[in-house]
Amino acid sequence: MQFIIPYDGALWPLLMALLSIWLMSTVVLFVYRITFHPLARFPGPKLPAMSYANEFWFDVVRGGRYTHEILRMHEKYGPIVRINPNELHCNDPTFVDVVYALDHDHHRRRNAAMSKCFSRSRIRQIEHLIHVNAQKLCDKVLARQNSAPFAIVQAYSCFTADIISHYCFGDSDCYLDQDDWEPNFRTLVDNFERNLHIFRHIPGLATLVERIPLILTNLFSTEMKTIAINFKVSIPRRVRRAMDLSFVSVGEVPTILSALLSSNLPPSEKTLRRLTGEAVSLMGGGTESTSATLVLLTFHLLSNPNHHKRLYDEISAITTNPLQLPDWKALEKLNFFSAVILECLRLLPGVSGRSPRIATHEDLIYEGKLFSGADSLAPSFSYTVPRGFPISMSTYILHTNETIFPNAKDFVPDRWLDENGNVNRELERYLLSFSKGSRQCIGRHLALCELYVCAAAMILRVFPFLKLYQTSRVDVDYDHDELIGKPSPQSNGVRVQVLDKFREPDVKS
Ligand code: HEM
Repeated sequence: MQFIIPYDGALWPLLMALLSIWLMSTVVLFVYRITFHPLARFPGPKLPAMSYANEFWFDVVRGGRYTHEILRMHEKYGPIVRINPNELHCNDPTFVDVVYALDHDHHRRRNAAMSKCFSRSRIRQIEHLIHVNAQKLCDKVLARQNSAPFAIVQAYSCFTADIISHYCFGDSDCYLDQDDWEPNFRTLVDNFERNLHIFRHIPGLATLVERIPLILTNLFSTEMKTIAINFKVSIPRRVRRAMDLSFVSVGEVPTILSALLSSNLPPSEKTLRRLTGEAVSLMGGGTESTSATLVLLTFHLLSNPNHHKRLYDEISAITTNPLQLPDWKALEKLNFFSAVILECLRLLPGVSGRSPRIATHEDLIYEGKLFSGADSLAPSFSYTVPRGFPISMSTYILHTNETIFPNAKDFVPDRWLDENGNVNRELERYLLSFSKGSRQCIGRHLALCELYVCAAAMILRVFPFLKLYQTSRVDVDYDHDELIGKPSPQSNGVRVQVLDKFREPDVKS
């Protein structure tokens, strides 16, 4: 069959014609987006309203910096702005509950089987796993007395990876049992996070990396290759083993994969591919955010002897033997301890970028003041957010709102305590670390249990031997988004040195 193109054989005119058509349609699309598009009347600069180029520039080229740009848009245009052709962003804390009450039926159904594995009571049943690993972590850090300084994130991510791998597959990665901190799952997560914005802006890329034969991954960067090898070989191999075994448990509790395989999920949700996807997101979600929160806690306690002393005394008061800590339930009753954990969760935006939600069945009415804050005379206005369009809020922006959290960039655990010294639960409404609603973090209870138990063990057993090494605020302060909020790319992380002498935490004036 002959395919006939009506042109005289010269390639240039054809290319020019195609280019003109593409240019014209792009111009028409841009004009539509700022005139008749359902979001056209929302405030915001014209460039992001017309195309995704702005977001691409700040996130992909400048490395996860669109959140800063969104904050600038809010300062200029008010509490609700259009940040790309199809998405709105809100910077009004009073709207949190409305946005995150939006439900996602599909997500809820998919998560039902999984959320059983992460209920508070299930986590209490596997709590011994967390205690054992916390003590192992302390032993391993203490064994490095007078050795070279190291980045403490390595230690914490071995701890979190060992727990989630054990609970997921039934056999731990055993990173805490090896001589050094590397290799560990963090290297993979780090690679993935650094490339996250590219994956988000080029949606087919993730599928391509997943589908392409392993041999061809040599064409990609080493980072992409590591990701591909893990997603295509290592994790599927462990999932297949779990599928071959009939039942694996941690004590009395089934592992996550055993629980999913024996649940009433349809067979389409139990394929090797689906379960590998779940395992990847559990390993990723279960490793990085919790260890980063522990790093932040380590930095702030080692650089604030007053806080360290207060916490040391509070935990010691309910502990007879630091090698056998009180359980999570008892630890979370400690008010100052809880305040420190909440303050760390506030300052380290778990998923720092925006978490969009879509109202599928109803329009949302937003009523706000033109300028946020206490100015009751500021002009008020109302917007109808049309159904079907994402509206998002960003953890970092909300958590640094000066009206809710005065001196927001500072580490002030006492802000979480009321005048009686009890935790102010009302303020927790504005904590978006685990997100909210049907898409909130599934591992929330596991994360909290790990934070309390590991921090208690480190505070009593290890921090009195630890000293920060060439570390300052730059190494912890939020700079840009990867998946979690990250400090400046120039940072070497929070590094510590283990001394050979136990120093009782002391109050410095
Ligand atoms: C301090 C620790 C943690 C923080 C701050 C955190 C925060 C978050 C946030 C904000 C989300 C996104 C929700 C959204 O889509 O809007 C998320 C999702 C998720 N998290 Fe966590 N997380 C933490 C620890 C954990 C742990 C220990 C696990 C253990 C398995 C975990 C597993 C997951 C998974 C699987 C998802 C994806 C849920 C889904 O959309 O299917 N996270 N997390």
